[in-house]
Amino acid sequence: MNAQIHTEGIVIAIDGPSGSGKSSTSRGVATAKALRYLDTGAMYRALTWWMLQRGIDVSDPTAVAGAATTPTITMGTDPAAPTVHVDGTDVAQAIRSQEVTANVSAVASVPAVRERLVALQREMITEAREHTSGIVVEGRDITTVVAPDAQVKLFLTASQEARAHRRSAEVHSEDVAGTQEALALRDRLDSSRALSPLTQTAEATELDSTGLTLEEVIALVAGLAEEARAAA
Ligand SMILES: Nc1ncnc2c1ncn2[C@@H]1O[C@H](COP(=O)(O)OP(=O)(O)O)[C@@H](O)[C@H]1O
Ligand SMILES: Nc1ccn([C@H]2C[C@H](O)[C@@H](COP(=O)(O)OP(=O)(O)O)O2)c(=O)n1
Repeated sequence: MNAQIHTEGIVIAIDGPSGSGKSSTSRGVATAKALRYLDTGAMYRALTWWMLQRGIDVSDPTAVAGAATTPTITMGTDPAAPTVHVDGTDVAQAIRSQEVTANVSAVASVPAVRERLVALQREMITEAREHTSGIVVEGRDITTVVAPDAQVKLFLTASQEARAHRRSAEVHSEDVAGTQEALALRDRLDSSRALSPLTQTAEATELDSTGLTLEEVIALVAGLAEEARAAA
């Protein structure tokens, strides 16, 4: 009888501020290395979208906590076509609205929300570890809280100017200064909340993408993934 050889999938954790390139880098690496892809920010956005739809006052932590576990959130982890559904509704477009973007940090600061979504994220990571070649997970607390045992841990950065230019180009806005201000505000909120704030630690490798193309960043991270796989 042949003994079954089981290789555990690798986990690549990427944190960083808004517009640093987490989503595009993660998708690119996952595609290049045949890994799954999880955008945890999309999960916080999905819950925020649902609360806004329901008329829940998202500035009231008690109201947010009371509704945190109600809707079903389902994430598709194919990097070629990631999906996000709330109670069966495809919200991929809706969660990118300005209204959701402006309110997501408040929702993400509520402990009951984080407790629920972190548990869901860990379940998905375990599933990918056990049944696939691995997963790239990106967000704000992945290297520190969600998957501190990941084989590759990165803190992706870029200058405020570069991030504002990238985001403005993405949404076809000419108001780069306004975009930069909005990014800075969200970064401040995400970095100063009490629970699991965006934090750069010594355990995560810093990768400054300011002067690099997306392709260069993807190649660097794919190289780290290759090394981690070889060492596994
Ligand atoms: N190294 C890079 N150079 C230039 N543009 C980039 C780079 N990385 C990402 N981008 C672009 O910047 C925008 C924001 O990137 P995104 O991956 O959404 O960042 P984040 O997930 O960190 O908010 C996207 O339009 C993306 O294509
Ligand atoms: N792991 C995570 C991921 C996102 N969040 C919160 C904080 C972020 O401002 C929002 C939205 O995240 P998202 O990654 O979509 O943000 P950007 O792509 O940078 O605009 O969610 C979080 O608190 N923890």
